[in-house]
Amino acid sequence: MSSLRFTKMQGLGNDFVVVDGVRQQVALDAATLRRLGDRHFGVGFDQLLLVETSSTPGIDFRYRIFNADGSEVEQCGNGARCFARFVVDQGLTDKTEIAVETARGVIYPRLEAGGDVTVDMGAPRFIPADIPFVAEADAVVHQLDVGGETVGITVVSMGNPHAVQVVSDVNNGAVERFGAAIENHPRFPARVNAGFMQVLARDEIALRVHERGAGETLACGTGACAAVVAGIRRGLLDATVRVHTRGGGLSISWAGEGRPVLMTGPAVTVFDGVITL
Ligand SMILES: N[C@@H](CCC[C@H](N)C(=O)O)C(=O)O
Repeated sequence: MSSLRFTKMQGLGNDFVVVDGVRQQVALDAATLRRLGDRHFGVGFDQLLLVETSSTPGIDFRYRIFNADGSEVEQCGNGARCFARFVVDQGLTDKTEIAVETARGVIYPRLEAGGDVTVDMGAPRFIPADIPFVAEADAVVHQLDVGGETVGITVVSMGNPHAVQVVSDVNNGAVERFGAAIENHPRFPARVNAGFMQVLARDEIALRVHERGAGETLACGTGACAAVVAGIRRGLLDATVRVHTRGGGLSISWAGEGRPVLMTGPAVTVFDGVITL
C-alpha cells in the first residue's frame, strides 16, 4: 500500500484533486483514477491534475489532466487557474507569471493582485480535422443530427474539443436531452465537450457544459472560452464577455483569428489530504 498527498481545489465549482508529482512519486492508472474520482468510494473530482517538472527550456512546469472516467485530456481552463494557485501556495515557485506545458501546447497563467488568475489559453482552432470533427467542409455552424433532431453547432478546439450550441434558455432541458449524445456522437471520434450557450447581451452569456468524461460540471473554463469564441464568430458577441455558469462567473476576451483567448476567474483551495492507494 502507498499513500498519495493531494489538495482538493475548485474553480467555480469545477472540482479538482491536485497532486504534486514534483515532490512525490506518482503512478496512477485509469482504474485508480476512477476510484479516486468516485464521489462515494473515493475523494471525488471532475478532473485530477498532476503537476510535474518540465524538461523544456523556459517552461516552469508540465501538468497533466485526467477526467473522472480515467481518460487523459489535453486542456482544462478552470484547472489551469487552480494549477497556478497550487504551485505558488505550495511553494513550488515564487513566480506569479508561469509557463506551463500541457498535452496540447504551452499556456501562461498569471496570478492577479486580487486573487483571481488570468490565463493565456492560446489561440482557438476551427478546422474540423483539428477538433477532431468529421465534416465535408469548414463552416462556422455545422448541422448535427442528434437522435433524429438537427442541432446547429460551432466546433472549436481550445486544445481540447468543444461543440457549442446556442439555446434560448440554458435551463430548457437541452443539456439533459443532447449532452451525452453529442459527447459520444460518431462525428466526434475523440468525443467532445458539449456547450449550451444562452446569449443575454453582447457582453454576457449563460453557459452550461456537458463535459467529456465527467458529465455536466458546475463550470468548464475551456467551455467558456469556446462558447465566447463561437459567439464572436457567429457575430453575436463582443470581444470581452462575462460568462455566468452554475458555479459562478468568469471573464473571457478574444481579439479574433490567430489571437489567444484570455480567461480570468477564481481558483480556490478547499483542503489538503492523504489517501491510501
Ligand atoms: N473542466 C475543464 C475541462 C476538462 C477536460 C474536458 N472534460 C475534456 O475532456 O476535454 C475546463 O475547465 O476546461
